[in-house]
Amino acid sequence: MFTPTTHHHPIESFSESSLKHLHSSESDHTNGNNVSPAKTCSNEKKQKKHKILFLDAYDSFSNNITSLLTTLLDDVDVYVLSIDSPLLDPTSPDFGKRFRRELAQYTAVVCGPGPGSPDNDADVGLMNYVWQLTAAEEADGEKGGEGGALLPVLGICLGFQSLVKYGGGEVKRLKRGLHGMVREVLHLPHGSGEGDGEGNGSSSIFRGVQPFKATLYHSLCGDIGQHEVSDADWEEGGAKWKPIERCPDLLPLAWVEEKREDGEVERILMGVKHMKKPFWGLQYHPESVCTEKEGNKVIENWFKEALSWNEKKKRVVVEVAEGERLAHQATKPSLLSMLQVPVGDEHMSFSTTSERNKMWWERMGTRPEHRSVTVRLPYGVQVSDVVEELGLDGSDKVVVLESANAAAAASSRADVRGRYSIIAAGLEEALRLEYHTGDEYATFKLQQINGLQVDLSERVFLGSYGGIWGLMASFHGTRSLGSGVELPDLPFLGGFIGFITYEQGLSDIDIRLETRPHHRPDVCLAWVTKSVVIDHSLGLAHIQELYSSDASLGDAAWMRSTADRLVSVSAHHRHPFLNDLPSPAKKVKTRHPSTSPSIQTPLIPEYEAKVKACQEFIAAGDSYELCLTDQTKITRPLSDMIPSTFNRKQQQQRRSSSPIPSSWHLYKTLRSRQPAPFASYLRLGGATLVSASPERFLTYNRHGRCSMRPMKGTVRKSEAVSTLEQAEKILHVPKEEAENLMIVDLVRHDLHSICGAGHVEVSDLLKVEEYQSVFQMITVVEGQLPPTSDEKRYTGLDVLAASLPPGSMTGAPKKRSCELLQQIEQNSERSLYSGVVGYMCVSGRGDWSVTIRSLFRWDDERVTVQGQGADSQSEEEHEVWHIGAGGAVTILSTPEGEREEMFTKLAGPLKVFADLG
Ligand SMILES: C=C(O[C@@H]1C=C(C(=O)O)C=C[C@H]1O)C(=O)O
Ligand SMILES: NC(=O)CC[C@H](N)C(=O)O
Repeated sequence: MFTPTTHHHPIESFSESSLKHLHSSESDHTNGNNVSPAKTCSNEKKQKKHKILFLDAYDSFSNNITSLLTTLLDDVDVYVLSIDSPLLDPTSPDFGKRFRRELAQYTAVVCGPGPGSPDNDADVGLMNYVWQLTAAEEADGEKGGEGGALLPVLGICLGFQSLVKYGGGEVKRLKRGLHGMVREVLHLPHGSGEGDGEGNGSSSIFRGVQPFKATLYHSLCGDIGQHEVSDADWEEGGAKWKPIERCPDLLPLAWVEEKREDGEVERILMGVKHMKKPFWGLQYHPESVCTEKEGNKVIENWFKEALSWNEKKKRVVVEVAEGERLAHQATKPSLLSMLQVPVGDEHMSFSTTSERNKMWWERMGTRPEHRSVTVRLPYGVQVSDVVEELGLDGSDKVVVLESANAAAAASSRADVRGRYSIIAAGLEEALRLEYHTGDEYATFKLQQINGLQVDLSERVFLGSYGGIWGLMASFHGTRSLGSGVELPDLPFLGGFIGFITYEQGLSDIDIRLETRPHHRPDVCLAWVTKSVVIDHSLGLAHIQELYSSDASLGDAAWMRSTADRLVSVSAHHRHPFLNDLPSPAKKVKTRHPSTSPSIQTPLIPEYEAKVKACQEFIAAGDSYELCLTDQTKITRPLSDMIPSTFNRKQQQQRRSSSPIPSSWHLYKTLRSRQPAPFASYLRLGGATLVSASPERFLTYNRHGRCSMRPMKGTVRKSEAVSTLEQAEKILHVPKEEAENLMIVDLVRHDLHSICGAGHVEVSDLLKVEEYQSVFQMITVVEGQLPPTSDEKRYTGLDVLAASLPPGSMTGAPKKRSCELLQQIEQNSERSLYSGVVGYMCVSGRGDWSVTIRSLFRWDDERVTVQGQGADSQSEEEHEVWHIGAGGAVTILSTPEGEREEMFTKLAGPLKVFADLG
């Protein structure tokens, strides 16, 4: 039936050789983006730049500060050293000397924000040694000038509190934390009375600055006796300030007046200056997206003060070769630049390289070519119809990434209204990359070749790749379609599709995992060479294939036969909204009680106690926001276990005779109940995922433009809240906006770590969107990958590797929050939930969603259930489904509110079992 020349046949196009090499890659690095180009600097110029050392206390906003310093100040490079850098061990005998030698290389130091308290030495690490520097010590040789080892320092938030403590002040808890709150910072514009420690009055770093609004992220605050001053004296600020005995050297510069519920005003210190040393501190976050630009003047003034202090003290900053510096650049090197093997030589690292394995390796074709057939789908045909027509609904290897809200666009005001859906086909013959977090090797697997069962598997040791991400980058690198190639404008042409678990994300941020009782993959990606991309707006299906021209692989027979099937596929359900509701036949089937699912939801008192535990950590300064989650377990008789050797007819018979709805049925029900832009159905690597995710994690295009879309702030639809306007009223309140803002600043930090200073911007802040059962607040953060040489280039994988686990599922600061959540959630694995699902196309594009509003199970997780009644002697194996749900806990949360939010999110996926029995 495949006759491209007949006019009646609805084939739109057939393209086999549309990939022209353009011999120009220049245009690829710019995409009309309006971010400033990377600062380029020759080595010679680099020598002359000022260098600032940033001491990183594991905050999730650090890179935003380094970006601000780099872009705001003239000719500045920022280097980063963590507060507990193993390169500078305070217990080693030559620590003091080594530390001073390192510091001598910088114009100034910034001590950053972070979790914890200055009362805990481990939380501030090296900061303590910075404050203790003296003019009596030598810096490095004689270079320190009159200032000895001293150098200008700015403390921010935790760094500020650490300075207050050093100066004799106390660090206390605020009446209530102010995370993500935006407040007006008050100060004396002319800053009289501020000295440089030797009576030479220098002007305040707040000089010439109008009062401005700034974001706060703290639970703790500095007390230098400011509450002991009368209001009248305080209003006159520094002029009337008389230091209290225990902190004689600290001068207040700025403050926030916080009116509390008890009517009292808390005078919260926002800026201090040390009178004897060139040290300043700011409690607010100058780098937050919501801190007003006026606040930048404070940073500029600080740097001017720093330079003039150095000049006055004749301090000479020591120049060293790059390799001698202990601190590193703020931007991470690209995954490809870290490889110790040539890109694409993975088979060299196979644990056993037999000729046979070499052959299948080569068969996986580097330098693929792309061809496609486009057909018009008959009216009303849905993604599910296509999946079923292709017989994928019963397969144990299938991936469907569906824009399930495309059809429901009319009823939804969600702005991500997916246009495309992607169906991966032929996964039995696709190479699969699997990695269990913590292993030293990854495994490539191949089940079939030309329909023959081969079950090949080959381990690749990761040492020379710098880890799993390096291997992925290398593999992808040789299989990508070069940047100078003209490609069809589709989201996916072929490439990696799969999932990454939350636990892999934890290990990416150096969190150790408890020993786990299984060996399931945490990274599971299929190399998809056959796929169908459905364009919902045009009603087209693009049937496409990646092939190796040199491997003489087939003759496009699969594309042709698939095209034939799709042009005649019939829609099972004409009306998009009624589509895929469970068929009545399924519903009326009577079932033995033991076949009903058994459901175990989180216990209310326990969940509420966990919310309180989160809030206690937040009040102590250990976290600003914690995304608490819990899991519901559903056990039911085995559903999907249909032998893959069955033909399509046998499979269908088996399925229709089984009283247990298959996972595909669960998916169809969920996607019709909750049409979501990032719905997905996956069976891969022993996992089955049924997802109705509304949240995009990360997408990137061929030109390195990246976009993340954190979602925070949820309100359930009800009679009282049914319109967008009503939802906006509820969500545009400080609590919800703060929740979102914290994750926005965190996501900016993650993006900055790859895109670099000045290449990240927020394009849509705090926007409310409508979904089927909830309203959600989202923000769009965008970044541009740096241009580099081809073999060291950055790709979307760099951003993905640097940003997991998704910040919206962790809270901030990410690392400490995840550690606390491990404790609070009692080390229970989140697994697929809180991870990501998506693809990395050979074109360089990618799109990943956060795995939420979903259910998943593992093939190897079974429980034995005792039969009931007459069957009580019998034992039956049941499968176990998991549904994760939760929400962000802040200091303003209530245990009841959080519990309700968790149950609201759980309700949709859970009701699928109730609907289907
Ligand atoms: C934790 C979940 O959702 C996350 C938490 C949200 C919130 O706190 O408002 C919103 C979207 C997700 O990032 C979940 O769906 O289980
Ligand atoms: N952002 C920060 O540095 C916070 C500092 C400290 N952990 C607090 O909560 O007060």
